[in-house]
Amino acid sequence: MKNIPTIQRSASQPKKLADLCQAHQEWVSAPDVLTRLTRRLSTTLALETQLGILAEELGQIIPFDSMNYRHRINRQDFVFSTGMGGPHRCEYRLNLEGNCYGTLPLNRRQRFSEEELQGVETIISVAICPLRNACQYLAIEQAALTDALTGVANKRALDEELARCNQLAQRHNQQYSLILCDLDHFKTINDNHGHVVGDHVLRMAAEAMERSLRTSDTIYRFGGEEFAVLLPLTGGKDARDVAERLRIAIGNIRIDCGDTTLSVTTSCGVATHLHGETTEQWIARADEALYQAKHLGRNCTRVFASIS
Ligand SMILES: Nc1nc2c(ncn2[C@@H]2O[C@H](COP(=O)(O)OP(=O)(O)OP(=O)(O)O)[C@@H](O)[C@H]2O)c(=O)[nH]1
Repeated sequence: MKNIPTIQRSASQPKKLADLCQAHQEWVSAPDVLTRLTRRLSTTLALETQLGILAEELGQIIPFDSMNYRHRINRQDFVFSTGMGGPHRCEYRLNLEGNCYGTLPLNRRQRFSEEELQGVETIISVAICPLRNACQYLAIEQAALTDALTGVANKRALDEELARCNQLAQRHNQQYSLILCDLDHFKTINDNHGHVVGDHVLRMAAEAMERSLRTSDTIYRFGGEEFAVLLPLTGGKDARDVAERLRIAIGNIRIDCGDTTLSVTTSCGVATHLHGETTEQWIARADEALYQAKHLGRNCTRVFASIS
């Protein structure tokens, strides 16, 4: 066995450690609000956490009854609210280098004085760079989970959500259903009308499906011309009804191509999660049901249970 050299502790080490401890205390509890705010905001890139810190530090200098931040990131609204009410209001648009990073209204029962408004502006001017970074980080995170063509969630988002649903289904015995929808003869649409029209059909199909779903149900682009829909707390019969609704919604799409009007149909496969199965097995059963729907002539829905 090799000899491991002993670590020499210098006589000055305890003092260095004590200094470090004190420096940390001072770093955490900076006496002035701007230094403390900057330091606290620099510890996180989570927009929600940053807004919580901002509300806390702001509220200690300029008390308010409510703060409501709102910003549209990609296609989603991000909203942060704390407190309630107050008829007097001041509102700030968070602009930096020509871009807007949200609006921030504060409400209160008493009027804001000029000095207080100046104070709010000073604090916001310190917070705006970290908030910009958090907004950009969230936008990148969202983009990584979004299909660029249709704007719905992508396969990666589906994989993450399926794993989560699988765990919840096992632990709480909840029912989850998965629908796979595959547009019929989509290659023919591309071949006859070109890829630009094909892309347009995919976007319209995603929109039609989104309009037909409850907010608790989520649509994902699973592959080229295939979409997946995840239905929490939904058993096989209800999932079948949803799949039929989606199928009819897609069948109602009409696209004016000059001399012809283009329509499209879809086939759907449904599988409700079975206790103990993996997500791969679950998807494979939905895929099997979809295969059966295609085999039966397309433009129809099959539920896995009814064919096994
Ligand atoms: N325009 C466009 N076409 C795509 C996209 N992704 C995949 N495709 C096309 O979708 C077509 C799928 O063809 P197939 O897998 O043969 O399926 P299908 O023609 O729909 O036939 P069935 O599924 O059996 O009804 C292929 O021609 C792909 O090139 C896309 O993002 N845009």
